[in-house]
Amino acid sequence: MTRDDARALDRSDPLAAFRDRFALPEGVIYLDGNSLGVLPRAVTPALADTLTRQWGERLIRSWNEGWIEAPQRLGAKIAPLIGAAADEVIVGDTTSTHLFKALVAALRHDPARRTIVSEAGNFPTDLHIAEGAVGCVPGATLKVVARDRLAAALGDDTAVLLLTHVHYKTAERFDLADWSARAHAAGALMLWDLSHSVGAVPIDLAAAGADLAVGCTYKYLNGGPGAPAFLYVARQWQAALANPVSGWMGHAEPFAFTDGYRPAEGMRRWLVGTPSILAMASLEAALDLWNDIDMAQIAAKSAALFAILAEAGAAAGLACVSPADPAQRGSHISFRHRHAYAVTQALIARGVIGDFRAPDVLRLGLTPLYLSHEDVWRAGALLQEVIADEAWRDPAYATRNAVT
Ligand SMILES: Cc1ncc(COP(=O)(O)O)c(C=O)c1O
Ligand SMILES: Nc1c(O)cccc1C(=O)C[C@H](N)C(=O)O
Repeated sequence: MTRDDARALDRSDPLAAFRDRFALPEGVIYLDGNSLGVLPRAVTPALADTLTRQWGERLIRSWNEGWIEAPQRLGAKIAPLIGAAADEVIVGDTTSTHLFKALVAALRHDPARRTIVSEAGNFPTDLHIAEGAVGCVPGATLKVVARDRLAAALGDDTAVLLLTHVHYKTAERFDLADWSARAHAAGALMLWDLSHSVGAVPIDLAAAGADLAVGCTYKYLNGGPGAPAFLYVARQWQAALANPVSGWMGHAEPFAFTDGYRPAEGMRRWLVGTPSILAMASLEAALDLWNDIDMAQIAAKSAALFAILAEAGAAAGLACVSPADPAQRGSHISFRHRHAYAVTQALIARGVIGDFRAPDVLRLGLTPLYLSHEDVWRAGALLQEVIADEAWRDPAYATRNAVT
């Protein structure tokens, strides 16, 4: 692949026009949109309106002018991206909090089934929250096993199988329908963490028959740092499962101010407290961008961007740990290097922002909405340079930041 080849791909790119809808900083090739997505231009005026008019002028009246319905309204905007119905998704809290609610609900659902099964090396919060959830349910246990032992770990004690669709480090992707069917065959519920796949790969929860899902919105959905997360509960489970964090916003009549808790119908029962309206406003403007997007185009461009970096990595002699088959991966590419932290820092110093995942992974996010093929080609050329010149040996790249 030459720079001219990359430019030719850009000329025929059906998603090229979306780049202008993002405020990309000058002089940076941003390959970290799988951790924190770029600011969509539409967010700034939307947030300004929420601040100055809705909060500043309308004040408390704004709760009746769109704020109170924000969790359901935003849920309906995420629904098409995950193959859900509008009334199966709610937005608010964090992915970690939604995971806790869903896991405890699943553990309490059937007293004969008190085990959570999950994957060793899953994103840490999933396992930490699962630990916390079993601690809240007498007799509950957590079984964490390697990927190749997951099928065998399912049994008649399994309450729920918790998997992250796309692995945060390697980008390996589970087959949604296949693993949902395996969980069901064992009599368990299937809970997916879609944090690294929503907005990155096509998702159809309904076709997969998934029961529960959570996901974060500050990565490929560009909702902003700490943007509220989403929770999906398939319609058939909405009345049967109970939210263990029974806050007033999930009450059937929050403004009746009664002492006893009575859950709302549908997804509203999964709310806890007052949603962060400023964060909701940013996310809503970011979500509106997805109205006109064809996920098949996202998948095709992601595969093309991956191929460019895979070629550059191979030329640099790096071991790629992400699957070669696009259907079996998400939208990032990871390479193993003994000094991956220093390599990441050397790239950042050259304007290519990716990240390091301990102990030895250089991770580069491929976000088809705002990256050009030429950007990625250029990043690949710089990666080859940093490896060939051993630029990463500069002692300046050894100092570890708190966030890597
Ligand atoms: C798979 C996965 N789950 C959850 C999270 C984050 O959860 P939270 O937004 O609660 O920090 C991340 C990334 O931060 C993630 O990669
Ligand atoms: N949520 C993050 C944060 O608050 C600080 C730094 C990074 C993050 C991330 O999102 C990490 C990300 N989930 C990952 O896959 O590594």
